[in-house]
Amino acid sequence: MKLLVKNIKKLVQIEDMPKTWVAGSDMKELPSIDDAYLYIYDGLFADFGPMSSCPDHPDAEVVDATGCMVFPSFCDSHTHLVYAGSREIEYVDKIRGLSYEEIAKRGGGILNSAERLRAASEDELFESAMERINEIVSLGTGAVEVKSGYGLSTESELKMLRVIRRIRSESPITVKSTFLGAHAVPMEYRGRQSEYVDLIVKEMIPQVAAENLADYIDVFCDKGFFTVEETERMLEAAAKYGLRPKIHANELALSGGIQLGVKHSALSVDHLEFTGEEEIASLLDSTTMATLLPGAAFFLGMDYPPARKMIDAGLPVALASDYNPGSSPSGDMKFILSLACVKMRMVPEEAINAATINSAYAMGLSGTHGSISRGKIANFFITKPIPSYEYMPYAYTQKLVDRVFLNGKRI
Ligand SMILES: N=CN[C@@H](CCC(=O)O)C(=O)O
Ligand SMILES: [Zn+2]
Repeated sequence: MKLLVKNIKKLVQIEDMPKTWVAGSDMKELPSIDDAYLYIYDGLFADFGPMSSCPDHPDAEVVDATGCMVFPSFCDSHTHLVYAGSREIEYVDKIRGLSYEEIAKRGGGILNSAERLRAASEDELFESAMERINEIVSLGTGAVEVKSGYGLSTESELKMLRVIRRIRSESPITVKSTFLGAHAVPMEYRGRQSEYVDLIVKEMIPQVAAENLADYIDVFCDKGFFTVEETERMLEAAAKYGLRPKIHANELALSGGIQLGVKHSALSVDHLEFTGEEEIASLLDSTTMATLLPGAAFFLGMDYPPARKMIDAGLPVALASDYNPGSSPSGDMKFILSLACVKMRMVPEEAINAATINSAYAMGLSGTHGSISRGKIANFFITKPIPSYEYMPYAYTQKLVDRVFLNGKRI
């Protein structure tokens, strides 16, 4: 299959030399070509350059992109998009003044979703998750990480992970799977948290690994959820099966989760609303990506992570949607760009780098996704006619992602 996209107003986020990520002041650079072509062969980016040197490809299907820009697909490295039901009543409780932790304490929050998920069949979960997958694909996402974490029993966690595996095999989007049995302590283990950690260590992790159901392990390491010591136990158990951590850290407090993630070479630490100098220092010189989820801070009405401080200190940061029913019921990465710019004072180039190349790293895909680079998977989108790439975060409710391609094929 050969495809030639011609007359591209701007080809955004090109990469000639492979990069692992973009950090610090380099995040302000967004390599692009004006008036460009892009050639795709066999589902991969094969070539690109200015229209003035566009080669003849007589047997290729030609797509005209006059007035439009081409972006690599967004990489959404943190979602919980397999779930049953919705939680709009808690949303109203929050508006009335209850905090996320108060709602969790009285059995709402994650436990509310766990109750509904346990009652849903694998097929029902698959159908509703596929609707969300199709929605995010239409919004420009070409790779997504999906977590378990609403099962909270061996049976239901495995059920979620099998749904994720089915999404991976039936959808053209690239999918990474993360085991998050330690998302909350289920009702039946209330007051017996260490026994629940035992269950994860002795039963869940070995079974997840035996069925090869996850790429990564996650733990909600934060005040009111799992302690640093408990998290460490689970990460050590998972390491024996080759499961690298990607953990929820420092959303609710300076919990020590960031330092623990770095200590265990986590691929990413995510949320980071509570990040101070010590946390930033521990991330510098690490291989752990700081992943920010401004959709959650927006929806919960909480403080945003200090993105400016992190980037100015020289860190790379990634952005993800955190798509879930409780703290971020949206997988719209373009809106995440807008939140990053308006609420965290990231400039558009930084936000686009964070949602493409850096988020590809945060899900172990920097060799294949996150930029327009020869040999990478041809996941990209063509925008509607727009004046500049800055217009993407600026026009924050306009649907600007127009034509979507995954593996070089129009969706
Ligand atoms: N903070 C922990 N987990 C999710 C929220 C899950 C939920 O509320 O259902 C998050 O990343 O925001
Ligand atoms: Zn999350």
